[in-house]
Amino acid sequence: MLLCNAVRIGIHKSEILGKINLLSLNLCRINSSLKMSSKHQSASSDVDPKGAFVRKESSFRNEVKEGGEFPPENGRYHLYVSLACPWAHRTLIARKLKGLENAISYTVVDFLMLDNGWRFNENVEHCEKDPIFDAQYLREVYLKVSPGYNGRITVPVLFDKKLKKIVNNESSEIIRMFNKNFNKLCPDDEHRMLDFYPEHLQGKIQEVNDWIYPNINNGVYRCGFARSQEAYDQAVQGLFTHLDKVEDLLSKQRYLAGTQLTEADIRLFTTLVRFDHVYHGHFKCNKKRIIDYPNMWSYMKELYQMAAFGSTTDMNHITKHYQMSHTSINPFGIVYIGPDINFEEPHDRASKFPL
Ligand SMILES: N[C@@H](CCC(=O)N[C@@H](CS)C(=O)NCC(=O)O)C(=O)O
Repeated sequence: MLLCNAVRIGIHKSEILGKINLLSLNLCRINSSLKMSSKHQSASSDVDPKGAFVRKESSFRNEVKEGGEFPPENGRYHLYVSLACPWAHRTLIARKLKGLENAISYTVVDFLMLDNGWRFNENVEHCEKDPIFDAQYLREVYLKVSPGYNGRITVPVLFDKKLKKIVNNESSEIIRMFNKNFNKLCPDDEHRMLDFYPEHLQGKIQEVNDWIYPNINNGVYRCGFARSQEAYDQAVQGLFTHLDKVEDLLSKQRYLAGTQLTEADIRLFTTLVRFDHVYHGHFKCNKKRIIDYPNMWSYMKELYQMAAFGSTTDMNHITKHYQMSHTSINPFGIVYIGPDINFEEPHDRASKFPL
């Protein structure tokens, strides 16, 4: 009937059939991407009734400390990380800043994270087989040490090779442990003395962490994973209000807590360095880029140019992970070209705020 009418009004039959085919192909794609997205969403997060992304709490919260179940020992602990993940990135920065490269080993998982979660894949640059269980997926490591575990399978993981247990999978706690609890394993006094959570700045650090985490670190995810306009609007407004606040702070002082580099800077850096390449487009955080904020941009370059920050940043893993793994956001997995941004350009922080 439809075809007859179309022929009567002069549309060719093959043209109609072509359009029907295209329509059904697109319906298939939408359907499969919805299926994938619901799987992905259930693995990584929760969405509240208003469509807002809610990050679940990390499950393993033990501490490496003298006299405890997990005492600091050379070569005993291992990190499972993704170079793409901003939370895992924090731990690699802290490990390097404290000179713990020989004391704590690590394995990088594949940047591509699909239905079965993080995967070991020695064919991807910087990635290796799982050295402990020869597992195929990180999920197997979690289940080996905690049979029946049904929480999130996330990186970073701090693993005890001696007891074959997961010590901790919360980055904010792992970096605090690396800061102080491994001091006896630091290569020299210079590294031992470095303190990124010094007592006299703890109040200040906590104060900035308390608004940077929900609005910026997790804020970009709240924008990208929002399932309603209202949830997105709320997240994106909070994000840019607080980026403005960081810009203002950094126009008056060199680092977030004042004149000294602290864990607050490590925590913010891993979000900032991903922003213009990924969050700006992929997570719809596109009101401004970091390079549009003169102080934040210069601050980011200063940090990037420190070996612990720059050498642990892998833009290839970062861009490919987000754009190829989040099938709900980017169903065809096309990795976009990205901006031409040079983190190695000179910065003005030392001349503006001499120490
Ligand atoms: N609060 C945790 C968050 C860790 C986290 O969410 N990691 C992400 C990667 S960026 C992950 O592994 N997601 C996998 C999933 O949820 O399935 C931390 O700071 O360590």
